[in-house]
Amino acid sequence: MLFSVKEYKIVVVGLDNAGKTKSLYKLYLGDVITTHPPIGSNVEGLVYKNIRFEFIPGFSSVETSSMVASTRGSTTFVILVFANKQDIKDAKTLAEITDALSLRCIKTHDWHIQACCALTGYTLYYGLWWKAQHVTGKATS
Ligand SMILES: Nc1nc2c(ncn2[C@@H]2O[C@H](COP(=O)(O)OP(=O)(O)OP(=O)(O)O)[C@@H](O)[C@H]2O)c(=O)[nH]1
Ligand SMILES: [Mg+2]
Repeated sequence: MLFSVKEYKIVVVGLDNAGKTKSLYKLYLGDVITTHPPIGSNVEGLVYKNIRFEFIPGFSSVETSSMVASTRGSTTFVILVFANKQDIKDAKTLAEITDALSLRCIKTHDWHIQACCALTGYTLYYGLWWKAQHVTGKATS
């Protein structure tokens, strides 16, 4: 039986050393691998809950700006914040990061903040689950 697969782009932005590459490889390959040098266009995407996510790493402000610009024609745009490295003592809490990014001020787009640890990985999928629900606008179970 064939299922139609919807496609969405994800622009990945984050501070240096935040764990962007580790997270993407973990999601893409399902396992932790060495992360240097940074990944590029070789990561094509993954299918999760019948939705294909195409990852667009945004490793510099210039690249990120152009990539964000390329998503502006999209009909759906949601914001998912991964609060990574929660395994580390003294990592900023969800509340602290929510405040620091002024997430509660975002009224125009759905947003979600997900605590995660890219080394173990499974919490990354909670974030994707949220994204899958919100880009399709309905529960995907
Ligand atoms: N303890 C811990 N370490 C992590 C976690 N995620 C990533 N790291 C480590 O943090 C370091 C940076 O991870 P990267 O994935 O390379 O970070 P990045 O955001 O891609 O970094 P740049 O590409 O240099 O901006 C690596 O040594 C990872 O192993 C995490 O959840 N917990
Ligand atoms: Mg990287």
